Amino acid sequence: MTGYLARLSQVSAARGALCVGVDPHPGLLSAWGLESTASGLERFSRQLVEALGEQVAVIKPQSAFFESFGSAGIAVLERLLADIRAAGALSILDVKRGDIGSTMTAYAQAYLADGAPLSADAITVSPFLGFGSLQPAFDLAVENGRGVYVLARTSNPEGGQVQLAQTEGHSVAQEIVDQAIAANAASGQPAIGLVIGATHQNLGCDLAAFNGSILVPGIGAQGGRMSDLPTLFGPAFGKVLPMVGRELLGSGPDRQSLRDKAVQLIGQIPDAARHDS
Ligand SMILES: O=C(O)c1cc(=O)[nH]c(=O)n1[C@@H]1O[C@H](COP(=O)(O)O)[C@@H](O)[C@H]1O
Repeated sequence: MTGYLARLSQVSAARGALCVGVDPHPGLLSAWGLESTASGLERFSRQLVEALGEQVAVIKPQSAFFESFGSAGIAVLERLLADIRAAGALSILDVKRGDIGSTMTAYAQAYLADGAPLSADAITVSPFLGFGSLQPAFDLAVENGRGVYVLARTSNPEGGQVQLAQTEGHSVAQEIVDQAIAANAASGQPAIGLVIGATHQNLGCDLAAFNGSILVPGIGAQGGRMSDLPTLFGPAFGKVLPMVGRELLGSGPDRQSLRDKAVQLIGQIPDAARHDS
């Protein structure tokens, strides 16, 4: 079984380490000339994969924008995840789940089990019910060669209220980083990644010893810049997977414009060819 980080490194080496964030809100659908309906969402998803599925390494659909259309929207999301896989890209399903016990196990089964309708290569999870409560997702991810990205230092300004709070002499964000390091060491497979925003002057946590993937939102529309990533992440820069949503999808729906923008963004990643594993 090839682990998530190895799969990510392989596709990133071939295509560039860029994750495309897919948040099809009504304004974006309208800008693409589509109705804010499940069939508009379906056409959007198809056009997106046709334009970028074989070009970029990772695509991250945000579940809420599909859930808003109920079962019809979930069906579109299922097809989108399958289409991303067929195009050779990896999917990160952005669900930011976090629960306890058998409920967390059920979430893990829903998104990380082989053959589940909504299974993705990786998901986002929230550790604020306690890092250990996420263990069922970590276990299933390791078992199935998938990944789990834990929110640690998010890009939004409100995040610091919790994530920079001090506990036993260090930040909550640092506590999450340290627990992720320990959990990856315990499983022997770096299936656990972290979400760390690019919008900060300094991160408030030390990532030097972290060996998983670091998903980095906040670039473009939220003010973060590709050129700042090496300084911001220091020795952990090689683990960074930059994520761009609005800044890229705003170039649609024209297929060539989307592809050109993706090439431009990949070119902006400092030393774009690299991606450690
Ligand atoms: O988990 C995420 O993807 C995420 C974490 C975070 O700290 N900040 C953040 O903006 N995101 C997501 O990134 C997407 C927005 O990306 P942009 O359109 O590039 O700003 C949304 O789906 C957010 O939920």
